[in-house]
Amino acid sequence: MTSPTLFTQEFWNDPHPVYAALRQEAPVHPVTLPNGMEIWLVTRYTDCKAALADPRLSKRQGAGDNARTLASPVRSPLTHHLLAADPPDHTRLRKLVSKVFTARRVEELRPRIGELSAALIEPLRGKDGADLIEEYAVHLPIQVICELLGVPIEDQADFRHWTSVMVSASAGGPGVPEAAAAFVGYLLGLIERKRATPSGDLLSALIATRDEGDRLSEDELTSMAFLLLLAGHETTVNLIGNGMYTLMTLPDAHRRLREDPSLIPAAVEEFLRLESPVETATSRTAMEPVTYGGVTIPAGAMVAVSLLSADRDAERFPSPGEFDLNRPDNQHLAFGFGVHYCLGAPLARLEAQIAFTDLLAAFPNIRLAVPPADVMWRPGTLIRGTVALPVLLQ
Ligand code: HEM
Repeated sequence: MTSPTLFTQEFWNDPHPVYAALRQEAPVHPVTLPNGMEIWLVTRYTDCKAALADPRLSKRQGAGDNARTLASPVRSPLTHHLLAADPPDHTRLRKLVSKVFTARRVEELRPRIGELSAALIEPLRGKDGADLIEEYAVHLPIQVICELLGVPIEDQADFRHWTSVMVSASAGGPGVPEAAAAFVGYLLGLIERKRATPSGDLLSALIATRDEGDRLSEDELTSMAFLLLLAGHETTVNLIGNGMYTLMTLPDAHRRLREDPSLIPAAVEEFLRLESPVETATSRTAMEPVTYGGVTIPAGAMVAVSLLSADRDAERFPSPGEFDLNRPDNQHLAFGFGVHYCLGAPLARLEAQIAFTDLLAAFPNIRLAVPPADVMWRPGTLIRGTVALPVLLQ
């Protein structure tokens, strides 16, 4: 490990100074993750962008960061997805779902997302305080992705538990094989039920694609459902949470957005850049030696790209720690880059824009109920988000 300050609770609470030191020290660092995995961490914007688009870095071998801990009956149905595939398999899989997530198709969901957001805000109106994560931010993305996929919302307690165990695996958390096995059993049951009674949702459409030809295998079907359900809700919750946290520490920006909601889309891009909900992109494997910034990563090594670090690189973003609504050319890497660029980016942006608009309109005085430094952040290298976000609403 390069620095003793990595991967402690202090680091999770404020990783930015550590990343700044790492960027300064060297472009790439070999580190040991809390789960024991050895990985080369890329920290500077230019190198991160190059690595994300580098065809010499394969996704196939990594097959998801949890894969190595799973037995094969569980591994196979969870790891044949977009983030564990290289072209041409990746291209084929992505084509099957890309139409549903275009900006135009997603825009059609605006009224429904607005209804869901309004229904979540209603019970908060009379309250003095709330945990914004548990009482709002978690629910909007989860309800949207459940409706899109055709997953019963009543089952959310189960799959939220399984996914949260699985995404905190990088912090060395326990229970991954059990959670993965339960998730696979759930998905197989759901697919069986939908096969018997299809409806107009995405999962039914994917099942039909699977059954009509050879464009999708059974493992690819369950893996796709798994990835969409996981990526659809573990990320956007933290864009809403991290964004509200940032805003509540910046009274001037808070006021400007309240007075002029047309600034919200630009604010969402700054929230994405400043506190990227995906801290580190999913791991890749070097298929041959690769050199970034003069440092050579050997063939066979695992590579992690720190999106959070890249987006605070002063070489790319002047005054990188500052929230700037007029930042020109805000090409942050929060949604990744290259062929694996986030499929759900238009949906995440729309959900976040609706969430910030509605929350600021309903609660103009919303503020943190604790000092900012007392807010605890989740451990783990994949997801950056607060454990809870206690706020005063009135
Ligand atoms: C603020 C919210 C979100 C953020 C920050 C985010 C971030 C990312 C990032 C960084 C990647 C690339 C990972 C890599 O290259 O290793 C990615 C890929 C992906 N995201 Fe998102 N995501 C968000 C929301 C969503 C939503 C709502 C969906 C739901 C449909 C989604 C579905 C996906 C999928 C399927 C991929 C894999 C794409 C591929 O490999 O071709 N994401 N996301």
